[in-house]
Amino acid sequence: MSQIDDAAAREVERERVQVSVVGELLDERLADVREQLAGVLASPSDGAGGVYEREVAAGRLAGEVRRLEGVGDGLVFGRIDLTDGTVLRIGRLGLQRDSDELPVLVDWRAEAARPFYEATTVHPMGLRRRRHLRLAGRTVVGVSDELLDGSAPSGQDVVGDGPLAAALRARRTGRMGAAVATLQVEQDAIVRSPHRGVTVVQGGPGTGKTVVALHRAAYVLYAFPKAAERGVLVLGPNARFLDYICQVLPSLGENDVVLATCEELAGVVPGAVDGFEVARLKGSAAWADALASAVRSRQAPGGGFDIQVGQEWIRLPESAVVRARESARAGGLAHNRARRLFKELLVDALVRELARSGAEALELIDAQVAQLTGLDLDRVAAADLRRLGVDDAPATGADEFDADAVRAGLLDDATLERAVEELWPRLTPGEVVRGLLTDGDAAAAHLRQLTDDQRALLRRASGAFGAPGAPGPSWTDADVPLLDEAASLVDGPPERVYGHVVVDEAQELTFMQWRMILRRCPGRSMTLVGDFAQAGPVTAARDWKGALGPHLGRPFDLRTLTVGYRTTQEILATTGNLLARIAPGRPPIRSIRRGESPRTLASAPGSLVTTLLRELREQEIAHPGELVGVICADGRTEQLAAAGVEQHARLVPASQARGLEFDAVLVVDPDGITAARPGGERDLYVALTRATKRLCTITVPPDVEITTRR
Ligand SMILES: Nc1ncnc2c1ncn2[C@@H]1O[C@H](COP(=O)(O)OP(=O)(O)OP(=O)(O)O)[C@@H](O)[C@H]1O
Repeated sequence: MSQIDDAAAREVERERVQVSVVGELLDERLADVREQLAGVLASPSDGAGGVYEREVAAGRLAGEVRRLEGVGDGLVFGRIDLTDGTVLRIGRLGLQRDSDELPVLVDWRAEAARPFYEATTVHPMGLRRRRHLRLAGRTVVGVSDELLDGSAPSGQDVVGDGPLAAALRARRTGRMGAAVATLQVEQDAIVRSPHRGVTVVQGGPGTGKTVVALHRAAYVLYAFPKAAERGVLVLGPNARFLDYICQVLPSLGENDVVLATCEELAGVVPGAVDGFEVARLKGSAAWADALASAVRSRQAPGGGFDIQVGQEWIRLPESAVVRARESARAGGLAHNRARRLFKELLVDALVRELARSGAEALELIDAQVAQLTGLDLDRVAAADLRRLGVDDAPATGADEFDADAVRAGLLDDATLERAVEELWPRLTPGEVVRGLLTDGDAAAAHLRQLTDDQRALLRRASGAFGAPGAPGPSWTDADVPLLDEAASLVDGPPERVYGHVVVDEAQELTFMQWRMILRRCPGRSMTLVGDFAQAGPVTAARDWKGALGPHLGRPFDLRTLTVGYRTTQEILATTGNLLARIAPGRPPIRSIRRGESPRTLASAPGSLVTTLLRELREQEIAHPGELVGVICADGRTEQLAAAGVEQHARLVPASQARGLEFDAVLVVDPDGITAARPGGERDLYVALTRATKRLCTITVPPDVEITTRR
């Protein structure tokens, strides 16, 4: 063993001892919290209040158990040695003994851990040494040091290959792991940013936007208690992507972040997917106005109001109905809630009308009696009262009218309720959206910003939604934000809102999706990450200003990541021309990975499956255990699945490849991917940038002599 290996082994051994102390403390904490939880669950509770308190306490403790259990591997990953001799160990969570001054483990998000991420030889931030620890389970298996203060390495420093290189060498597992040990300076600056408004993170494929977004979510929970109280939401484009990232936050000790797609957020399970043209139209701003206008059109649209009260017919003039409607709307309540107010205002107007017409009728009777008998009934009644010793002015017929009782009676009156239902019906979000999709006149009246052709494209047969009341109307994915908008108009804003919202692949969102997300983030504290060069065909905006401008009304903090950690330099070089076409003027990113040159195979259409399967088998033999992705045009997935491709690789339709990552990728029929959807070159760019090691493209040239280049 060389001297260097000796020194490394000694240091690994030393760290093992220290890390086992940290592990023991974690186990103690875990045992302690589990015991507290068992105690709470076993304790008796008095009354509803007691049960509630017990449940809250048990929920909190169970969350703490999950948090402590979740960190598992890689609990400690760093150590900093300050020039004054202080040593701090950095980990996925913080641990401290009451008796000690310094923490046994510093949470990576704490201010004290900042130099671990930000110190450089130019700005050492008081550090002498930064040490990375590599753990297998809880056992330290490697250390690697960087000296930052210019001092020469001593026998206790193990200066070698950095941890980032090791992290990048690791095989892909199909699930993203935390990069907390190796966050790079430009990434850390965003994760730790004190900015509480909207931060947008852009950057080419593999620059760590998802990594930054997820670590930012964990940082917000730690550093911004107010936002944490309301919770953090991470929004991803589809279930496949959420599955890919679902382990990252639990491994950072955060189990309470909500991961969702737009469909999950709205609580709608779509039964179909719209074509991109229809989806784009349904995502457009025209719908915000149209839905609002459709709902308003159901609010006392016009005319007076006739109602039978007892034996009498009362007519409220149009002006009274309009006054009630405008007052009900002025409260800013959603339609179904404002309906109650409208009804009360209408009843008030009716009561006034009844009082007025009652008084008029009595005056008429008085006048007729006076004419026939010469008697003034009011005077006679007053004289009678004076004789009885009652001095006050006599009650008139109008004063005898008990307005409160009449009002209460009317509010409960079934006839009146039916009449109000005609004027201001209770609505469901589904019927509002369905109306605009199936009724041509309603579409023409409210979707005024669209052309006739566009409206025709959206038109659905009313039968598409099944019989009224039948289960599961066939909503599409693009209907979801419309239903959510309609729900906010008829029932009010969503009950569940969040203190901070993280959106990944944010370039994909339509105008209507932005609205549904912003409804859930009243504080406008958000981290949005994406890349417009990777935008799909439904995206109408071309940049962040275009996407966010109409919604935010305030500036946002725009950050750009420039270093690629996924795709090799060799693969990126082959996408240069494509990038220049889809994002002119965009500088290509610089990757820190090097690897093999990408290969291209050509196949006749009839032998594509055979070529693909042969290539997959060869790769399996040459690189066993690697994660391989086969990406093809959406329309081709069925054919490839039937051929058994999924026994060798993950089969991914190009439309769902955004954000994913594999060791090796086979892109099948790139021209087919380009032709499948508008902006298909962006889909192809996404497909070509998913591999960390090897890329092979299988082209299917039509009617040309097939040559195979290796
Ligand atoms: N600091 C880091 N340390 C270790 N690995 C990193 C780091 N930053 C990024 N990576 C790795 O690089 C790969 C790409 O990261 P990520 O998926 O976050 O990129 P992205 O910008 O979101 O890509 P895309 O635009 O394709 O969605 C992932 O495997 C991720 O773990």
